[in-house]
Amino acid sequence: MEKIKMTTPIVEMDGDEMTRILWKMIKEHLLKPFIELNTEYYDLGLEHRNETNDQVTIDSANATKKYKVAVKCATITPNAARMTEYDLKEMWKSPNGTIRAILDGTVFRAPIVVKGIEPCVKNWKKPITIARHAYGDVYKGTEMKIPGAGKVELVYTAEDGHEERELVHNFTGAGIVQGMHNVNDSIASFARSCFNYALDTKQDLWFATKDTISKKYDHTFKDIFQEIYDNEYAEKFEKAGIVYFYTLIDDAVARVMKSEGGYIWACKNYDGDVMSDMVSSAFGSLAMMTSVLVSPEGYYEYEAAHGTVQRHYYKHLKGEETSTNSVATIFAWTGALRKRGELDGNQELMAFADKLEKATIDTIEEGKMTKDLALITTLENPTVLNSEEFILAIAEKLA
Ligand SMILES: NC(=O)C1=CN([C@@H]2O[C@H](COP(=O)(O)OP(=O)(O)OC[C@H]3O[C@@H](n4cnc5c(N)ncnc54)[C@H](OP(=O)(O)O)[C@@H]3O)[C@@H](O)[C@H]2O)C=CC1
Ligand SMILES: O=C(O)CCC(=O)C(=O)O
Ligand SMILES: [Mn+2]
Repeated sequence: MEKIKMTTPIVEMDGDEMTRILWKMIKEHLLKPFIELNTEYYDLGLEHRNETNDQVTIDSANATKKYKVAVKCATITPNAARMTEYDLKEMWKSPNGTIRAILDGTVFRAPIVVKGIEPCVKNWKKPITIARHAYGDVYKGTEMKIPGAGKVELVYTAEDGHEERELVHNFTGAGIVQGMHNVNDSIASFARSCFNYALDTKQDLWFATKDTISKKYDHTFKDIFQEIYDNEYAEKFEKAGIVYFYTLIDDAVARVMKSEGGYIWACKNYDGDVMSDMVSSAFGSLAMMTSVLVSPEGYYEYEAAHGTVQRHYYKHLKGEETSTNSVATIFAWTGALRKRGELDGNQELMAFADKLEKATIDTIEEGKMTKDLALITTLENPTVLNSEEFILAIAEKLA
């Protein structure tokens, strides 16, 4: 069989721990036998980030601007424990935060639905897509530990030197403080990508913040969404028979649990981070969710929504067998290959992406799956496969 050729590279961002192991297996068994894989490789593994003073992360994001399509493996965001574990020069920032800040845009996360894996929220009949703002807030925050009594203020210095001040807190003892920001242009592009995605997929759009408490910060999100909706989308939504609906975040959470799904839930950055894990695990597993960053300039970065599965990796290091689910990482590759095919007019590559997704879903629906799914499947007598066996079972269907 002749291998599929690629004219333009995909930016390949390798990562850490168990997902790095899966990454290699996916390339070896599911991609390279069928495609002359053309990637520009960036090693975002923590050791290499440390060696390059994190320059490799910035380089990979800039390469995504050049080639437009990237696929990213999950990466460790270091905390104090990782500083010792990896003997790091610095507690490097989240690569995701860095890349998303450079590319801007919205992260769309949707559950991968298969027969035999039912949502544990019994009224959820259709997928819920999370649209997560990818820029700013706590992910681009500045923090301080306040050692003792003193005053903390927010100071804005305009270009003409004029100053505005707001008291944050008069500390009487030690404490903590955080400053975060967003920019209207990014919020507006977040809003437009959500409205466009709702029209493309003919689904209602929900958006929620805490504007009653955060009267300037969150209220600005609400106002920008509303203004853009009224001026640019209201008529189109009416014609398409879909609805834009704003409510408070706590009300949204309650309604989501009672809903039957089938809509897009636009979330601020942090809400989207945590709610996408809730939605994916309630639909079956953290590893059954796709994730793509879509930037206003037309850059696409595909990834899994979950992390590096550290616990499984430590077992793997001890020589124990793991049963780590590679579906989201496989779908990150298929998403990137399909988009590459679409941009390059490469039908074969697009068809391969479809075929690999189908092979993955068929494998599970035939009862062959990793442990996370086997524990919850409604299929009788599932075969529990280890990390590699599952990938090999998919490969058999591609041959
Ligand atoms: N996009 C990214 O790059 C992200 C990176 N991270 C990083 O990942 C590291 C680990 O984070 P952690 O909080 O453990 O989150 P993970 O998402 O990596 O894992 C949490 C738990 O979820 C289950 N799980 C997740 N993915 C899978 C899978 N593919 N197959 C089977 N089970 C799965 C496992 O449960 P069980 O152990 O019960 O089997 C696992 O222990 C951290 O260093 C963090 O910084 C975190 C989130 C996103
Ligand atoms: O970058 C990180 O540390 C976390 C990212 C994350 O949790 C996510 O993308 O959902
Ligand atoms: Mn997350």
